[in-house]
Amino acid sequence: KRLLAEEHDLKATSRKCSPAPRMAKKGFLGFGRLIESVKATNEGKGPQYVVSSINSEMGHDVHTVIVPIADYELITTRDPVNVQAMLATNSSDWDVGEARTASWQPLFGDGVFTSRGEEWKHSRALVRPQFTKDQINDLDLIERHVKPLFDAIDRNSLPTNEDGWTSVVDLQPLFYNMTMDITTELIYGYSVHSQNPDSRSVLPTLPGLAPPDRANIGIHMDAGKAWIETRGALWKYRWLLPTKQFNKHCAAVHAYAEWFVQLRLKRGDKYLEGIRQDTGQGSSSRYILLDELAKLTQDPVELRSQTLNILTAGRDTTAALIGWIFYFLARHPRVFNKLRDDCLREFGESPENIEFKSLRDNIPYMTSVINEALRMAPVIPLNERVAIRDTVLPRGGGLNGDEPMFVPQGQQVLIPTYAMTRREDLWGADVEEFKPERWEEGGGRKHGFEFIPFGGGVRQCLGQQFARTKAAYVVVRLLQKYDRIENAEDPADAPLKFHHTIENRSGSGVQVRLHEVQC
Ligand code: HEM
Repeated sequence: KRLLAEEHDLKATSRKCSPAPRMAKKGFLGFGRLIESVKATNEGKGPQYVVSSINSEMGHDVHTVIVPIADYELITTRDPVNVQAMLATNSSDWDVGEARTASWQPLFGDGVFTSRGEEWKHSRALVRPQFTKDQINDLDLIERHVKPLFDAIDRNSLPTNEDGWTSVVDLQPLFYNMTMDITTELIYGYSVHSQNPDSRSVLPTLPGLAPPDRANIGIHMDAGKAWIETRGALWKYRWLLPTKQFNKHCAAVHAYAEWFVQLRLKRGDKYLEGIRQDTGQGSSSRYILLDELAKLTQDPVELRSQTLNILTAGRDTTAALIGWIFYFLARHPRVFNKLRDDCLREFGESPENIEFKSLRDNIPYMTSVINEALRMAPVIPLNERVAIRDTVLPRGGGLNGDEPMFVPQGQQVLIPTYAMTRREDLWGADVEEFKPERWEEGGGRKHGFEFIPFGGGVRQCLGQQFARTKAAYVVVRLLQKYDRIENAEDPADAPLKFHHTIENRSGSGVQVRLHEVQC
């Protein structure tokens, strides 16, 4: 160990690098920080823990630190210059870590989200063209699942009072069901209809394959993801976790996707026509991701893995985002009213006038609200990279943290995106306030690597536009139906709580009362 440290010192000196500040080791055998961080995550304060521990132990001006844990070290950086180097300008020296890919692969297979190196390049090249097609932003598809959302709100709250108010309803699980329904339809052509199981169409039989378990796929995905999260956090000590239950969830998730893949391979170019006949929905020219990918590869394992990768990347992230938007709107009636006025001015009161282009371009305040929700509560609050060869980060070394620092091959670097969006020196004294106006011209908005809710550089999110369109569409539709919203969390001023299983949703749900427009 000492010889290795000396070798690194020599390499650092030859590259004119200085060491970054090192945090103190904590607790029994150095496990203190791991335990503190798991505890903070369980209490809904995981992202805040990173900020408070760096600020209190190292100072507000220190943005890159070495964190010793037991017998290994992590680097954590909330410096956008370093983040840009890892994700974009020097990305060839970096890749996602094996901890991430190996944790995810048993559940979702090798796909664009879970692979590294050449395998990732292959996946990205396969999947990327799909996201440049306009048809992916299919508003009719979203609308089909917004109507059951309205029904679910009615079902989950007591009947609307005479004065037009619903009783308290938690919108968050309803958004998760809706995005599950949208995403499974977009990817496979058949929605799981978790919001309205009675609408499930009868599926054809496939010899030797049990029908897909539409009722439980969400449960298996959630349970598998929770396990992955723990496994990733424990990485070096992952063998401590039992695997029996996890294997069961993996098998169920695979079986679900496998069924549709086999159906597509059997039906060939008649797949879309088959969906139309089975469900009475869509046309033989609509966009279904599995169908498009099957034109490029017929490998069933690849089709299963790539579609599952998109399902996990797309479903929960977007639900969490829509949840956060309503979480903040419920606490900021002024923002709610302004946004509602803008939406009604552009689209009136029915879905007919909503078009993709106007949704994207004509309501700048919607973009500001979405950005501000993502700043206050990044859906992916923590990212990471590993150095695949000896390399240098442009900043973090020296007394002021403005000198380059040496990073040896194999070193993992954490990128706490939440911590970057909470830097007062970058965002101003009102950094803790939800203030969409900061995204307007002259409002101090940021477009650099200090705000990367969808990642940045070579592995930037492929579904960003789809997620923004879906979120904006659902917001418009809810604002058309409801003209007031009230925060119903008890106590009303409870601090932000984050529930983190890969994506970050509100730990206290989105408890609101809604007031329906009275005719
Ligand atoms: C609010 C919603 C979303 C957020 C916040 C989000 C965030 C992210 C982030 C941070 C990354 C980069 C990960 C990294 O750097 O390692 C990413 C990658 C990715 N996202 Fe999203 N995402 C969202 C929605 C979606 C949707 C709807 C889809 C697809 C339907 C999608 C597909 C992908 C894919 C395929 C990648 C992997 C890109 C690669 O590794 O090459 N995302 N997303």
